[in-house]
Amino acid sequence: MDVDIPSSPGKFKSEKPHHHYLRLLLRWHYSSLHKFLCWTIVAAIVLFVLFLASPNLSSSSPASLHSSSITERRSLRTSSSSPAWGDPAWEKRVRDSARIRRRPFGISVLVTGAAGFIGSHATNALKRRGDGVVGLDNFNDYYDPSLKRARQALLSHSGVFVVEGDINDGPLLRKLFDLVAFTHVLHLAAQAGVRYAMKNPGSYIHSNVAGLVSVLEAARSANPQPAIVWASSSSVYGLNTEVPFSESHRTDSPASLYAATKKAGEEIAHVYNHIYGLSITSLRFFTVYGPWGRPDMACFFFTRDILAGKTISIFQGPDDATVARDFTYIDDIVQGSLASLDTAQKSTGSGGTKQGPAQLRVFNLGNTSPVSVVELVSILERHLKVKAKRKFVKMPRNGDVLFTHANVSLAKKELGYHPNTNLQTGLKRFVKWYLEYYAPPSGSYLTKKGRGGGSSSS
Ligand SMILES: O=C(O)[C@H]1O[C@H](OP(=O)(O)OP(=O)(O)OC[C@H]2O[C@@H](n3ccc(=O)[nH]c3=O)[C@H](O)[C@@H]2O)[C@H](O)[C@@H](O)[C@@H]1O
Repeated sequence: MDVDIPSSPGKFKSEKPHHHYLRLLLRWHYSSLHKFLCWTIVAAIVLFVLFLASPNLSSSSPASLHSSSITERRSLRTSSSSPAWGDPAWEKRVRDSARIRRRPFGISVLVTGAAGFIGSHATNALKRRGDGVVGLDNFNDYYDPSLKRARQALLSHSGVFVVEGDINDGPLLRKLFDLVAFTHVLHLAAQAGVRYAMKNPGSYIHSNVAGLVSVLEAARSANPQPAIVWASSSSVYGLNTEVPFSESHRTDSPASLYAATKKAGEEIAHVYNHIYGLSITSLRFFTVYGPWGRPDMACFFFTRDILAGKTISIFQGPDDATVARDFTYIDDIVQGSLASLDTAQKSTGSGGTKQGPAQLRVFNLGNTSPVSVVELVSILERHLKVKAKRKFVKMPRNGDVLFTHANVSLAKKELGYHPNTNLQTGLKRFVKWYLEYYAPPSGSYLTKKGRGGGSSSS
């Protein structure tokens, strides 16, 4: 319709009645157009404000687009109960968790693998003595993740935030170091287990080699650089026959890929200490057991299978030789790990450049009294009050070694490390936890009680 828009409404007053409908039409048309324009402007302003407020869209540089897509991916992976990383609420939780309450000597620690067995105990101990502590864990399904979630729930109850993320995620690590000037990193995240390396070799390279490098890269670039304490393993002694194993013994004949990746880790630690001045302590843990232990370890699955009436396989060496381990109780390991943090000197690097020589240490953390697997089973039988169905089998060629035995005199001298829990006592506590956590609803111990069941002994 071709209609002139009046210059003023008064022009229509003198017009004839048959033009009435035309006037109404024009008036309606005029007011709708006006409303339409107003709403368009309002909508445009709202969209513009939302655009400016969005952190991921505020810049169109490739870097910001990259971080935007990483944030989106992280949001998808993060459980709905915790905010996505990068959110102000997430940042606040990280800062709150890192707050030191023990002045003036408190430290602030990033614990990787915090929802793991050793990680959860160490994290809890740090928090309880007033240190700042932030956890990091990817909650993978190497073993039942609900056990990791239960440990996380306990830590959360004590005020520790466990960030859900991977040690190979460089931007996430940088973000954590941007938010908190961590004085220490307790790096316990790893692909554990000796025998599983034959099934999934790639996961050992991913976590124990690439993951370690990722953590060390973030640490050397951080300002200030933290001191690093990390989990190596007794398995680095491999086919060594000198006993007890001492830090000065050769470790160049590993028997499993797991051991080889831990040995590689110790060499990588040397490089980062040498080039960047990172203070690094490698702890060789000896078959750690206790409450909240790992389901892939003998003490755990022997207990489960004995209760279920299943036959357990006890490995034997050539000529029926006894297989033995220097089983070490979790509380002793936690004491040694915290003493390592407390005695670690500062890194000397700054902005990624070494300023002087830095501390580099290796310690055995064991129990110093090996016990045969046969005896382990006998102790479990006594605590469980159930007779095990045993089967002796020739040790498969799976990466296991015949025995381990720690000499801990160096850790005693430098860390004041004193393991004081024997296997009898330690297994009693483990069994108590196991029975509380895995309640027997109808005679079976195989049904889990639920998240957060049981209690931590650390
Ligand atoms: O000290 C270490 O460095 C290592 O200790 C444990 O490895 P492992 O000593 O093999 O511990 P368990 O899986 O608990 O095995 C304990 C003993 O039981 C034996 N075993 C295991 C399984 C089985 O079916 N039968 C059996 O007799 C093993 O040969 C071993 O002597 C951990 O799983 C590793 O992650 C850790 O690094």
